[in-house]
Amino acid sequence: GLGLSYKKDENFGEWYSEVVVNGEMIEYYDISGCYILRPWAMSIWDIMQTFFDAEIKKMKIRNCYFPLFVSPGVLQKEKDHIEGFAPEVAWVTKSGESDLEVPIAIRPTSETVMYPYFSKWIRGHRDLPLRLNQWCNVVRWEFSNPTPFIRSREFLWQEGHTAFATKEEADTEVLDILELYRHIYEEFLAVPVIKGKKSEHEKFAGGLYTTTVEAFIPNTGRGIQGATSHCLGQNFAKMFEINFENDKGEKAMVWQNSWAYTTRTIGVMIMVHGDDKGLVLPPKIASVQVIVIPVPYKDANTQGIFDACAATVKTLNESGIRAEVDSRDNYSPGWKYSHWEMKGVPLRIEIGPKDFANNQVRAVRRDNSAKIDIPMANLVEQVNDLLNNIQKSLFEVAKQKRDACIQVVNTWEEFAEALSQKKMILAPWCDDEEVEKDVKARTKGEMGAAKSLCSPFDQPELPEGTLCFASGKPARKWTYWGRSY
Ligand SMILES: O=C1CCCN[C@@H]1CCCn1cnc2ccccc2c1=O
Repeated sequence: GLGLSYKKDENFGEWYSEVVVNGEMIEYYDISGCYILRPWAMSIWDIMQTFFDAEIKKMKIRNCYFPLFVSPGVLQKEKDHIEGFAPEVAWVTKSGESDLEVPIAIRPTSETVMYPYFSKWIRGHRDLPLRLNQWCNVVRWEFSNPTPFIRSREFLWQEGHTAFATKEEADTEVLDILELYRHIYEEFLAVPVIKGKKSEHEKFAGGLYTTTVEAFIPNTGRGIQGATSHCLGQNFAKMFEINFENDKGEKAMVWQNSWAYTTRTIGVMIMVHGDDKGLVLPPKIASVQVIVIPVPYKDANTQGIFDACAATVKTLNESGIRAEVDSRDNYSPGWKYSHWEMKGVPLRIEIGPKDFANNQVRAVRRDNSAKIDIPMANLVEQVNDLLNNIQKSLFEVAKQKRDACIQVVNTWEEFAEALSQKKMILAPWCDDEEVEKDVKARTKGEMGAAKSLCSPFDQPELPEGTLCFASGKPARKWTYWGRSY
């Protein structure tokens, strides 16, 4: 029957697997680590894409599309960045019955696909900045536990790849894009994130520095990288000879960035807001924001009720609210309530004989089950207010829950205790890579080791003489630590 078999706070992993299926977002596929994205999930991706695509177009970033396939030569070109990733690269070795002369890689990311052509296209400073983006899929044949949206062998993303004449321009764009990622998480998905910089150990090895928006899943006590915006420096320019003649006539290498967010965003939203009745969708990303359900009673004015539902949907749609009516006569109102709660529709409107007689509707919020009677005359205004309130409330509740999981520590003992309590830990750190590796080694266990998540741009006061929680050396920066996905 309807309803979930697992509770979020008791069996989080099973709850999540069930809620993505019962909410009709995901269908499991017969190849491990691959999932079918059903329309209920794809519509969320579309809404985010519409926002992000419009924003990067304002920045004069152009969409393009490069091939899925990578020739082995260029992939090996960047040894130190590829070395750690090589096991994840999927290869085409045959066509039909015959073996390919040379195996061809499937893109796990597109630096090595794009940059030989960046080298060809960029000659003089007038060819800069070159700013391209592509919406595509990538394949990474991961072996750690696959999780719908969070970790899959194929996922959708956008990847931006830009080249500038100066480092200053690159540095500026890195943060402009990171702000768009914060906007996606906090304003659309109602998920609080922390903007910061990855450590030398955790950054993209092929780049100069990595900035990130870090989310946190209270139920598992794990941090999760929400999206990344890297400054690549001139590393790839050196490797792929992406030079230009600058305005002084000298030969110079370009400064590059690359940045991405992925369908992982949807999984984070589900994990943060979902409950034991199913998905809870923030209105901004809900393809159906209001579901209208007729509640006929015997033959008391059934046609009138159905007409009122149709009129309600029409009025809401005309005001830009995404509303639908569920008028199927083969399901009861009660069944429909559970069904649309499972799918996380933010607001339900019921119209029964009494509502109809009083020329009002009964609205029910998905996030807190509050019931509000709305006169038909105030419909649009009050529904808009409710949707805005639901959006804001989902963020506030999630932020309060996330903040309750943050623990500031100064000593190793406090760190270990907070880790055992599934906290996200803010600690003063000496910023020494060896110390970070040591923290990983000292926290190894079946729950996974702790790692640095980011050093927040918003640094708290670091009093003179503060010592590193792990090494006792002089602390250089406050850093978030925790177990992570
Ligand atoms: O994050 C981004 C943003 C978008 C463009 N790419 C960068 C860096 C990707 C890092 N990465 C991640 N997994 C990989 C897996 C196999 C081969 C190479 C890689 C690899 O380079």
